[in-house]
Amino acid sequence: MLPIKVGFMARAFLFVLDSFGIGCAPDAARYRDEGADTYGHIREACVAGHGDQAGLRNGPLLLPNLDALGLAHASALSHNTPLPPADTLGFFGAATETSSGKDTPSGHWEIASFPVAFDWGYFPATVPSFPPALTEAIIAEANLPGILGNCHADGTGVIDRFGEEHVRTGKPILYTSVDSVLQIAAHEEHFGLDRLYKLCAIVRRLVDPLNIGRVIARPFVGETVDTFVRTPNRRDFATPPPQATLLDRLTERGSRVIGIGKIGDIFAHRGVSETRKGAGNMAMFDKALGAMDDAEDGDLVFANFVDFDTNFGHRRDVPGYAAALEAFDARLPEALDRLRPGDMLILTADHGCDPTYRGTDHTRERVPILGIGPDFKPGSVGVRPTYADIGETVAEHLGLTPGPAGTSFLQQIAAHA
Ligand SMILES: O=P(O)(O)O[C@H]1O[C@H](CO)[C@@H](O)[C@H]1O
Ligand SMILES: [Mn+2]
Ligand SMILES: [Mn+2]
Repeated sequence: MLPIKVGFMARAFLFVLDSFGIGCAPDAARYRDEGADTYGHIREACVAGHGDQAGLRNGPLLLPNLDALGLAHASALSHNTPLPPADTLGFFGAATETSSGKDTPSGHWEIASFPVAFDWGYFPATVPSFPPALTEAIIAEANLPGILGNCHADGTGVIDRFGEEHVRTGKPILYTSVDSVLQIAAHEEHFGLDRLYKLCAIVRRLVDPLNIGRVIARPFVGETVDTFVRTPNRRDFATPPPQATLLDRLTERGSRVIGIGKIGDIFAHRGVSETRKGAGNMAMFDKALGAMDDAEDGDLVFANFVDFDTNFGHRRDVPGYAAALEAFDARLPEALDRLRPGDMLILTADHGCDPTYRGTDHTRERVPILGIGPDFKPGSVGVRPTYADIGETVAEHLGLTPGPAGTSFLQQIAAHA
């Protein structure tokens, strides 16, 4: 469709700090995540000295720019404790997830105004985890000598365990988690990256009837258990959202949605006009800044910063998570400097992954809403009952009519109100 000229001056920038929850999901117990609080526990751990790591960082968590926007305020809202006395530069809130599932697609789709009401398919924590008919179909259709893993696992541990056997036998490593995922680890050179992507596409089709959210390619390199390391060539093969999201609504009217990092993958490339990727949060930040420069009236830049989750949350690495937050915080002024009249920047998250919590899985949590723009006034937008309120606020700001889920808080932050 040809771009149409929209009759207003507005742009929106949505940055998702993947897994940066702020605790207190009212349904945390249903997910066996009582007490999980990614931000709160990292902050406490750093005060207690557990965030220290030689050569990386030391001392209390220092996030001056996120705090100026209202991070500590958002956390207090989530916990229903008194707000810090300092004024904030931005508008802030805490959003509650209503979707079924605490995985990345559920969180992002809900942010984009489509909460997931159906139940995803999951694989049981048994060995084997995958139904034999599925395993047999994968082996036959992809012409494999067999598979390794076939269990719940954490992604680096499973490569340590099966990586050498994989290289020796050519059998890919298939594993899952509490999320609706089937992940495939394979060596980029010995197995081949393209071959891994093709295998994932076959498996994607085979797990569609089981309602599995994502098949994820997890390529790695290295020759021995001591040197195996995953590469940035991860690729997610998601099922498409069954209904229109904010992204579809924008692209259908001719606006551009620029997806940074894995946003395109998460929405099965629907409603995403263009994808820009970088290896790691900082490279992704550069891409997000470039997209802010390129965006025009009516456009959305939707960025995902995955390192928080993949490299630190799942790895239960407090110093690493804290250092990644501090590095992100240090770059925020570059994004703030780019804001022009008519712009809205919102930072949020898609779920928690508390690095102090048991296990290695995501944690059900509320997420922060931290927003700013020259036309918006600072202050609380409260505890929101669904992440979809974020998408609907962006929708109203960009001139769309309301969608079926979520309530815009635009009038609460409009400077003239
Ligand atoms: O342990 P790794 O491979 O990072 O896997 C994690 O990544 C998946 C997608 O976020 C989650 O479901 C979890 O299993
Ligand atoms: Mn995520
Ligand atoms: Mn994850």
